[in-house]
Amino acid sequence: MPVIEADAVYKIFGKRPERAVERLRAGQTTRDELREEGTTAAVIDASFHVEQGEIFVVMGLSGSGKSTLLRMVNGLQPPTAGTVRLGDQDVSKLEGRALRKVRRERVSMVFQHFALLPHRTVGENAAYGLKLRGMNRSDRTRRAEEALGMVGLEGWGGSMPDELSGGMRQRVGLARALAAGTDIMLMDEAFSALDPLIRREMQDQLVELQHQLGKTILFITHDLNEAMRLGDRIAMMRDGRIVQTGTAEQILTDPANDYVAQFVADVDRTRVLTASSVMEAPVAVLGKDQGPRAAHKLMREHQVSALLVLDRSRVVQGIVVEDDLRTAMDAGHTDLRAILRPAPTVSGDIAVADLFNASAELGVLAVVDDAQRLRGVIPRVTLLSALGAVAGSEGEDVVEEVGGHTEEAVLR
Ligand SMILES: Nc1ncnc2c1ncn2[C@@H]1O[C@H](COP(=O)(O)OP(=O)(O)OP(=O)(O)O)[C@@H](O)[C@H]1O
Repeated sequence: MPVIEADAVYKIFGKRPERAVERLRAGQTTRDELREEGTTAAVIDASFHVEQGEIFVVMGLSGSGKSTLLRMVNGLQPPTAGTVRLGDQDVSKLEGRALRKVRRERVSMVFQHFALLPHRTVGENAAYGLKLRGMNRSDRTRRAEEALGMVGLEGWGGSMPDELSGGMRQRVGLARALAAGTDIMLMDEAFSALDPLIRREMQDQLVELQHQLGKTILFITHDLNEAMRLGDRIAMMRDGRIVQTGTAEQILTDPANDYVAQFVADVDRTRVLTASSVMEAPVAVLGKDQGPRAAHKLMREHQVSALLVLDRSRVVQGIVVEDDLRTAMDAGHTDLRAILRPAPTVSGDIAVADLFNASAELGVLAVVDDAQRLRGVIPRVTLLSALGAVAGSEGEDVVEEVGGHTEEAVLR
């Protein structure tokens, strides 16, 4: 069951909101037309779900409806139509005490402006939510200290907020949310007020904390790079509607419409695309009993200068390069064992930008799983074009892949 689920949610501000929903559903009016009538359709027909342990980013320009969507998730505003669930609880139907209980116990918020109490210590600020819940002083102090430790503020509990830098204050906000111990964290432009370097640091830290603690995070931002860096999945909003939901890679490689395509045009793809997304399938196989001569023939046929060698389970054993093959043939070797070199292998989730050095001069990268089994290959020319360094492959020394001496050899 999703931890957060919004189903066909609408939020209309202004005159006759229910009627506006009906008209929007029937296609009888548009957001712009409603605005002329003095009615704001802040969120229109939005559906999404967030799974346990996921960072789900809602991304859109100012006014696209992100904050309104978030306020419906934490029950601050009821939807005009549609439902919002936290687990098995329909937040859109909760009121009063029941709603406050859900908000206190299941959801914590981190805002852009740190919302720290200036006359309370850092520790008291981090423990604030727990105090409201009636936890005794020693328990909440311990929980707050633990949370401060998690965000790198060990030992700062006795300081006052104004002794801290902006980045540190935002960490206190994060610690407060962590101390609350809720499984859901809602973060509204939480890092937008920070300097770029500190912002980046906080993003990295959030991802790491999320891996450690498995929180479910709904993160709102208008910054596409932030969305791409943080989001396991991203919902792109425009004019109140979610126009696309997907991973950063899906959004980059398969934008749902021109708006999204334009939006992502300037993104540094090499930071978002991973080895998995640019790898290719091997194209040829060398029989397991065949030796250097057959391998050489295969290389010439496919105009490549190296072959990967695999064992029976497709575990990469090494790489064979053309020059070594000649030597092996001259020496009368009958298999590839003697001339095997260590193969450059990478895992599929590495960003393309970080692959350049890994490819070295052997010309092909083997993309492998945790057990070093081959998943695909990235010829150097493919890598270069993914990095935007070359337009085509002509004249490139493309090195391909062969499996080898124990089982079979494979060419891309
Ligand atoms: N309480 C309200 N009453 C009337 N209109 C509202 C209210 N809250 C939001 N709106 C309008 O709803 C639309 C969406 O606003 P929302 O704040 O959700 O967008 P946003 O994407 O979060 O933008 P920003 O990043 O600027 O906060 C805007 O046109 C806004 O003016």
